[in-house]
Amino acid sequence: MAHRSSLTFVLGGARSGKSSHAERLIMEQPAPWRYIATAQAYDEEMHARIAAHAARRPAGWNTREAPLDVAGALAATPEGMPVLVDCLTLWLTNVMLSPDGPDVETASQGLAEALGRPRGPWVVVSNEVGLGIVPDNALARRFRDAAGRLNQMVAARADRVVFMVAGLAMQVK
Ligand SMILES: Nc1nc2c(ncn2[C@@H]2O[C@H](COP(=O)(O)OP(=O)(O)OP(=O)(O)O)[C@@H](O)[C@H]2O)c(=O)[nH]1
Repeated sequence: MAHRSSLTFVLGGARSGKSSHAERLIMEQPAPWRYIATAQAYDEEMHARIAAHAARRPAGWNTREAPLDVAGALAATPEGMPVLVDCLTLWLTNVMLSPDGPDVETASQGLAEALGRPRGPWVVVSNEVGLGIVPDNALARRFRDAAGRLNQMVAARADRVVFMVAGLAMQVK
C-alpha cells in the first residue's frame, strides 16, 4: 500500500476474505491503527462473530463503533492514522433501518465525500451484492440498488480498488 493519504476500497462477497485482506493492508503501516466498526450485534451469532474479529486483531488496534456516524468517526481520527472502516454495507443497512435516519442517497453521498478526503492511509470494506437473482422483496431490491450506487461513489473516489474472490485479491483500479 504505502502513501500517506490514500483511500483503498476492498470489495467482495460474503466470506471472500475481504476483512482480513483489509486488516493486512493497514498493518503494513506503523501502529496504532483505528478500526471503525459498523456492525451491531442483534443476536448470539453476531456477538460471536464480532468477538472472533476483535480477538483476531492484535494489540495496536483501537476500535470505535459507529453504526451510523462513520463520517463523524473519520473526522475524529487523528491526521495520518491508518484507518479501517468495516463495512459500508452494514452501515447502509443501519441507515435504511433507522426510523429517523437520514435519506439514504444523501447519507451515501456524504459518506462517499468524507472517504474521498483521506487524512492518512484509509481502507474501506464493502460487500459486492446483487450478483444473484433479483430478490423478491422490495426492501432487498432497494438495498441492492443503494449498495451498488454507494460502492460506485466510493470506488470513483478511491485511489485503489481491490475485488476479493475466494480469498484472492484482484486489483481492479
Ligand atoms: N461492533 C463491532 N463490530 C465488529 C468488530 N470487529 C469486527 N466487527 C464487524 O464484523 C464484520 C465483518 O465480519 P464477518 O461477517 O465475519 O466478515 P465477512 O465480511 O462476512 O467476511 P470476509 O469477506 O471474510 O471478511 C464487519 O462488518 C465489522 O463491522 C468490533 O470490534 N465491534
